[in-house]
Amino acid sequence: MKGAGQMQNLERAGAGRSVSTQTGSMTGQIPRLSKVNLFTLLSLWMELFPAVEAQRQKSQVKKTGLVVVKNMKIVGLHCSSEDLHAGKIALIKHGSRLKNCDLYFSRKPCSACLKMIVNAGVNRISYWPADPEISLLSGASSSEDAKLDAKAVERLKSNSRAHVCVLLQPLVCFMVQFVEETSHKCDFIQKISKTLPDANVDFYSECRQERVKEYEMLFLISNEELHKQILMTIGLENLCENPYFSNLRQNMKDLILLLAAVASSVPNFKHYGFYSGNTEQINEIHNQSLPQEIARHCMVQARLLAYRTEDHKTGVGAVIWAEGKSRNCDGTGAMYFIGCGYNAFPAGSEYADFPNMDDKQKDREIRKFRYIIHAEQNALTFRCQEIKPEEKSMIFVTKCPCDECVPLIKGAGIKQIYAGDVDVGKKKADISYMRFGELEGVSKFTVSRYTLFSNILSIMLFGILLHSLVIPALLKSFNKLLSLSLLLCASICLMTNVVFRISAL
Ligand SMILES: Nc1ccn([C@H]2C[C@H](O)[C@@H](COP(=O)(O)OP(=O)(O)OP(=O)(O)O)O2)c(=O)n1
Repeated sequence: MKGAGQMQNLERAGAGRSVSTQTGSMTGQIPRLSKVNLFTLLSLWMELFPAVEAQRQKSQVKKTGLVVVKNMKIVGLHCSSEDLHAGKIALIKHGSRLKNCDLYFSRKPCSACLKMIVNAGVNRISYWPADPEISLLSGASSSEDAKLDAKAVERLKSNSRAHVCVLLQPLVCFMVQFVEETSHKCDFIQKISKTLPDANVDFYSECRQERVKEYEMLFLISNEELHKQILMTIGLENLCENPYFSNLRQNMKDLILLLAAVASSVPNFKHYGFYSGNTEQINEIHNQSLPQEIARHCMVQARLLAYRTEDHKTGVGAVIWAEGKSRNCDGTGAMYFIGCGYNAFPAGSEYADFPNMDDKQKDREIRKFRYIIHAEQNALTFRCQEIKPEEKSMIFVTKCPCDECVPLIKGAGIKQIYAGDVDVGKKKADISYMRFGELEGVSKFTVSRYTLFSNILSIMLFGILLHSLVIPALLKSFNKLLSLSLLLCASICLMTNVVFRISAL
């Protein structure tokens, strides 16, 4: 996430309103995402966690994302499963540790979940003000139940200590433009654009447009009257009058635009994905690497976190997940959240405690590099779970891990790194990225093109060779039955390999 180009635009557009340009090398403050909006966006994004189980028939219960926050730090990222709502999962996973936590839901939770989380002593429950978990938009026969549930939720809300509310905040000036511009320029898009033969193809903008449509359908009720009716039913009549109603919809639309921009910066584009560059390891790692959709999902979480950076120029986000030995109750399957962070000055420091200058500043003493805690360092420091050596743990970082962080990641026992690699091998004045390339014992996955066709071609050539040379020879020397069974085995192996490689995409 680079701010320089964007800052020029901001200054042009906003006549330097929120921008201070103190020196030639410091481009000024970049717009920052509030914590509340970050948690809200992550809850929406968790609703979109790739399905790990077959979806049953269309249900009245909508999939819901949830972010659990303790002392303003994320301690859980969840989404509902086929059997359990998000609130119930929070209860199973956190139990009495939910006391004094803030919970951010992508839909207003149902009464069954609310009564339990209120009982656990949570501090605040924030939800996205659209269709609730028990959908009010589905068929007439079930809508009576949904309305009854909404009433029960209101009764629980008015009699509980926890504050059940909508915590959306308007984005700061130029935040959406900033996110769009920096997403367009981010490592992953740059990497793909460089390898495309047609430099004019703006696949990022096309992808963003599609995502905007998709997310508006999911998270916004297009018919304003219907939206008002739902707000009335879920106890938000205060938001139904203008200008509050139009402001609310504008805030919701802005957050959806932001989410679409960030999601498109880690695109599902043709044969590109997170692959290991080491060809010798491909087969071994292939079995262990995450499905592409899940890897992309976690990287988008890291990209969202990067917009909380305190670095005036470069935002970096990191998130650590692990894969348990067996599936758990979460909609995330065997995956569970360990920790997350972004680059910032030491916790508790005040504005202007530390320098913000980069390596273009001649005086080395007043540069930022000795003071900033890197995204990976914050994710490791404030993790809420231990990293178990027997489990597969993985870190997703929006930028290449620097030489300071590579040994930390390895030492912490993290098994896989998914990262941007635009800076690999670079040695800058105060920070260098030399060790990532040489790192051994940790699998590295960066965006590259999957060469499916050459792989299939080589398997086919092998198959043809087997059929034309080996099998006739065998036919001569052994009995026919044995040869035919060998032929069958070879064909099955060939087919399985092809199917496996296609499904890995
Ligand atoms: N894996 C990484 C890599 C970097 N950072 C942080 C530390 C610094 O806050 C910032 C440094 O980024 P750059 O190396 O891009 O340096 P500059 O910000 O000076 O940018 P430039 O590339 O123009 O030199 O990013 C991080 O948190 N995690």
